[in-house]
Amino acid sequence: MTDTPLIPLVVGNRTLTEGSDGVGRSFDPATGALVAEYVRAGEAEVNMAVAAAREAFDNGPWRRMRPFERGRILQRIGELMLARRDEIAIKESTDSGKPLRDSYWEVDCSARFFEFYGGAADKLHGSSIPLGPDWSDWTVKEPVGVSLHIIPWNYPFQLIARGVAPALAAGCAVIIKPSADTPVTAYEFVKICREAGLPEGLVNLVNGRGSLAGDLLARHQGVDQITFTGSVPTGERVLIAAASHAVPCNMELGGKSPQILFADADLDKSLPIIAGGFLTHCGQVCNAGTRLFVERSIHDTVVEKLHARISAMKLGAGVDDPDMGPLINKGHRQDVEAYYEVARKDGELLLGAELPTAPALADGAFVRPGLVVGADNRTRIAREEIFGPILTVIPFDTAAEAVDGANDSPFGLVAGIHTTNINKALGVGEKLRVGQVWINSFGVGLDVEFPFGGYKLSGYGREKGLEALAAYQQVKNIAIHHPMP
Ligand SMILES: NC(=O)c1ccc[n+]([C@@H]2O[C@H](COP(=O)([O-])OP(=O)(O)OC[C@H]3O[C@@H](n4cnc5c(N)ncnc54)[C@H](O)[C@@H]3O)[C@@H](O)[C@H]2O)c1
Repeated sequence: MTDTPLIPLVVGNRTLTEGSDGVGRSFDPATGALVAEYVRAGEAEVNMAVAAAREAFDNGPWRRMRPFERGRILQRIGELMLARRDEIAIKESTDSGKPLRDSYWEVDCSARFFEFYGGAADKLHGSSIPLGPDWSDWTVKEPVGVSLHIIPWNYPFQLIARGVAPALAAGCAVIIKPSADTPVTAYEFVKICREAGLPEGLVNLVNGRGSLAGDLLARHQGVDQITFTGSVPTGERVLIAAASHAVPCNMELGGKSPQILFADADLDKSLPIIAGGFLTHCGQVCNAGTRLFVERSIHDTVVEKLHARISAMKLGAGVDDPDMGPLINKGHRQDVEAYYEVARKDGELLLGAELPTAPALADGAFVRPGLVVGADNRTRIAREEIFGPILTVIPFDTAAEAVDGANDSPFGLVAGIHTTNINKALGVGEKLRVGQVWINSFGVGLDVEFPFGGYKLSGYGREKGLEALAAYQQVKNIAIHHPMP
């Protein structure tokens, strides 16, 4: 007998405790302790999940319900999330390693997605188009069909909600493929959907290996649309799979986001924002602000202040709500450690050289935050997505130089600008090739209303806000010729 929970697959109204690719294991990144086992889907279960989603979409009650009734069920999902926020947050911190306050944010933000898109479900209007005498013409927004959501490990609960809420609001059925590193809270998500009264088959859960279950799903002829959130190399594989049956994709990929700090900024306000921008969830955030462009006159002061702030940070297990938790696993820690070597070659590594030695941290995937100076924006440390807590500080003399440096990147997800001069802020913001510009701020609270997504290698399509609904809708035009008899 074991007390380790087993995360099943959920296909239609069935909960499968066995799959044709065996069982996977998920561990607490802070201690290495086993958190859960999960059933891994193979081809048979992938086919079952797609068939269940197809049946729910093609013949189920969801599309026949009035939109406001669908909206009420979605809002009920949000309410149930809030009612269970303690339980979900603790599970999320144990499975992903993130500090408890960030897991609470995940749950609260997920509930906001369901409130927001629940409210939008009955407002998905088409338009009427003037063709001239004897014609009537209008558009209707129809759901795209079966929508596949491939999820990374950094925000396992919130990133499901971010894509699934608008997909359901638009009338789609969904299949969720969580990361093999963080399968736990996806099951809580599906249980809440069932409890809220979502018709069976609309939300299906397929855990498994990316290279097997993920690939089979992305290639499946029964899938009509894919929302992928993850790394660029995997995203490229998913795009090739999607091309094999010509389905549209929303791609939310990586980043190397710039923060631009001018000498006139209020440092007491800006520096905590800048530090949080690259340290949140141990730097494992797609929009982490890992390149700091600093006006040269304040470079040394800023480095000194950041050094003091970062050195004082307390590391610990996610459930203890430390300043910073661990990386996702020791394999990823090796990758991040390799970047500390890269930092030494490309510039000067002021902080982060040694792994933490405290006995309480010995079994976890902990690293210290890294601070790099003297590296050019063209070096690897300033160019590659590390997905760890390393900040590269680069001085500039003019606003034009800061803009050029910020834009000189393969990525274009978000950017931060810190200044008390609004003309400078808006002028610089206009020139940045990114999907979102933060001025005297960086990152989100519970703001789900605005669009989010990347330029360049950071992807395409938009999540959040009303813009996200477009990915889950098709536009049908109806034209009637009605000449007077
Ligand atoms: N832009 C955003 O909104 C956003 C948000 C969070 C994370 N990210 C990015 O995610 C990355 C980190 O997450 P990760 O390491 O889990 O990413 P990853 O690319 O390794 O995996 C993402 C998902 O793809 C699946 N997968 C792997 N191979 C597959 C295949 N061949 N076919 C289909 N699916 C496959 C994985 O199992 C996982 O569920 C970073 O690059 C980060 O920037 C982006």
